[in-house]
Amino acid sequence: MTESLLEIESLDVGYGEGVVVHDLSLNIDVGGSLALLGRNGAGKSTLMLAIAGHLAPRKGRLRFGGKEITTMPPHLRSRMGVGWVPQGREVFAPLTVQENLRIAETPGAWTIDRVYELFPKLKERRANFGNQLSGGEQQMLAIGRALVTNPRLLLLDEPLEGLAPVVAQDVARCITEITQGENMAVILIEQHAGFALRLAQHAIILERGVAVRSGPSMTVAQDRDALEQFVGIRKPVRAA
Ligand SMILES: Nc1ncnc2c1ncn2[C@@H]1O[C@H](COP(=O)(O)OP(=O)(O)OP(=O)(O)O)[C@@H](O)[C@H]1O
Repeated sequence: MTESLLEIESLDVGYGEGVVVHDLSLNIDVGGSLALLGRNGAGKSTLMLAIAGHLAPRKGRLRFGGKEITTMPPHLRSRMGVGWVPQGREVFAPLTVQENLRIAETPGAWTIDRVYELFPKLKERRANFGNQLSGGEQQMLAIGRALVTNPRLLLLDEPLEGLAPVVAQDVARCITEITQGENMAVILIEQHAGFALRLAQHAIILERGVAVRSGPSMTVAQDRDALEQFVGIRKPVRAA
């Protein structure tokens, strides 16, 4: 039997007086996965910020692990198991790789050593400071830092953005590895829609903050009209 992990009900969220995401509802099961697709400015990061607790909803409710978290601050959500890898990575520049990981570490299956096994480059760079890393290494560190909190839900905001193709492939392979066989749910925002749809079981397409399509990734991947109209993809997309 599946068990709900995150339930979002009729969420409105935005900045100041402006509402960006409108009346959005979604459900993710324990260990489930969801791709958030849509053009630039569609509201994907805004939705993720609301899930992580950095934006307060104007309307609607969020529940996590059966508990109401609608007004819960980010650090408490993190403690409950919401791990967030923000767009732009935000690694701590004055700290070394090892220190970045150590301050986030909480007991669980994901340890610093396990992160080093996943990303051997990070082990090589463990004494380097955050600002002495390449874009790919920063992304690995941002993912590793979220993993060592042992989240029940991992939020990934455009993890492949700005990476050279060969590095992006490497990070994509690691993300796939992380999500397989773990009891960790994932929400992925990604411009590489093919990768997102192959990785996630379900997908939502946002257009101006409204969910215009949602369903199993296979179904969304076959909806070529919607992908062209709302995501800007003309080529066929292969899912699963
Ligand atoms: N801090 C902010 N203050 C005011 N408006 C914002 C802020 N951040 C984003 N917005 C606006 O909210 C809308 C949605 O932005 P959001 O970043 O959620 O889109 P997105 O789908 O994640 O796109 P992208 O791929 O470009 O990040 C945009 O119109 C954007 O200009």
